[in-house]
Amino acid sequence: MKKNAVVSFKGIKAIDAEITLTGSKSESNRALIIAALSNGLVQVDNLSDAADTVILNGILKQVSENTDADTALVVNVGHAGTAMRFLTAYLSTVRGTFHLTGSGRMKERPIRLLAEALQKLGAGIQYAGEEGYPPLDISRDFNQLTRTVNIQGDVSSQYLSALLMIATTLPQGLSLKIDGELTSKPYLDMTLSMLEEAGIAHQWESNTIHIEKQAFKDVRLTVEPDWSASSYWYSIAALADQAVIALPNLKEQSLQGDSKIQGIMVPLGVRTSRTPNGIQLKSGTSTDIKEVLNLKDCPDLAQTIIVCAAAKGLNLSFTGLETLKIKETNRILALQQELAKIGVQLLEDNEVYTLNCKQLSFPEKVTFETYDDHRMAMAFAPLSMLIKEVQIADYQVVEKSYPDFWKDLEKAGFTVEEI
Ligand SMILES: O=C(O)C1=C[C@@H](OP(=O)(O)O)[C@@H](O)[C@H](O)C1
Ligand SMILES: C=C(OP(=O)(O)O)C(=O)O
Repeated sequence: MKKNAVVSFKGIKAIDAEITLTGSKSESNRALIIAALSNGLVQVDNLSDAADTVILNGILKQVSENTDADTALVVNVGHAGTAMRFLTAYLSTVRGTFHLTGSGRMKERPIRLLAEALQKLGAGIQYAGEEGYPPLDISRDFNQLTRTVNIQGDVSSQYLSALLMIATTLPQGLSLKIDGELTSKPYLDMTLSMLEEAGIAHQWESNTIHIEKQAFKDVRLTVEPDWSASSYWYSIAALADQAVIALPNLKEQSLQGDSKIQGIMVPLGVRTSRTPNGIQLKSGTSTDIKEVLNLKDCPDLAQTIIVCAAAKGLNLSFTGLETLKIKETNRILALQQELAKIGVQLLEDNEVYTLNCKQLSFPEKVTFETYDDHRMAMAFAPLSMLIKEVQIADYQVVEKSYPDFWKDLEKAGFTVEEI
């Protein structure tokens, strides 16, 4: 049952809190696939509590315990994009027959580029529903037909990560040629770094990444806290009159591209400093931003930054938002609809998106819809510092990446009441 929550912040807008964030879901989901491919040689510490990680972990256990290779094992990833993409590649190479499915929205999120690349390599993948989209039927025969495949780089980096993780288990290895622009590149770098930590070397020459057949190392991978989750605390600090927020264990230099939030939030008034055991955010004064912010490398920060800037009345412009339309929801449309409730427009002109905050006004009471998208809930919740009564629809959506989000808000002085 979907339930709403009323979120409010009473008293002066001063925050002094220490928040321990869960592990990165991106690092966790790579670590799980790498551990499964290594047959137990690679082990993982500090796995995320994110539902997307719990789901993937459960499916991998189910697959490893499956002894009936002829009956299709039905696996359902729900809303987890990384699980869908990584499993499409992983299940193609393991023994067994699978029906890989997901939520209603997952069936609208394209998978053709990955499925075609795997088919060219020799995987037995077929569409079980609409062409180009999940669900997929994956059969057990994988006879490698070629070592080299091309893939378009501007739709989702997850396709490339999925292929690169299985590369070393393929008899001929893999040469992955990236066509056109590459979106979300830090996620690809994260995949290659984690593979390297697990003993798998690569060569990146011009637009091609080569991985040979190699053995995994006996190693423990430690997942860092989630930088995407930290972004909501940056937004809270930016909207507070005074804030000191400690985030233990976060490293300034991270595998996660979303650590870019540190620099992006400086003009919005948030300073980051290193502490003996992590980082600390402090609110200060905002400065002018004249340049257009390109978020191609960190699409998961887009909602946080756009909503925070809108609430501060900053008419900022953004590029690199194209992939937002194929995520948990069409995030552009969702932002436009919800920002309209505070009088702000997000206008598009030739792939440049600009906030128009001329009519910004905070009503006494507003309900923000979340469209099955955890990041809509978490990006809009900080507005409860500026609006007397904020309702977040279907507030449990946060479970996808940050299940303790509401508990953590309460720790910082917010009240969260299910209605
Ligand atoms: O590889 C990953 O862990 C992710 C890559 C990004 O997706 P795209 O590559 O589709 O932009 C990001 O939005 C997603 O939340 C996680
Ligand atoms: C886009 C996201 O996740 P995924 O693509 O893995 O579903 C996200 O967490 O914002």
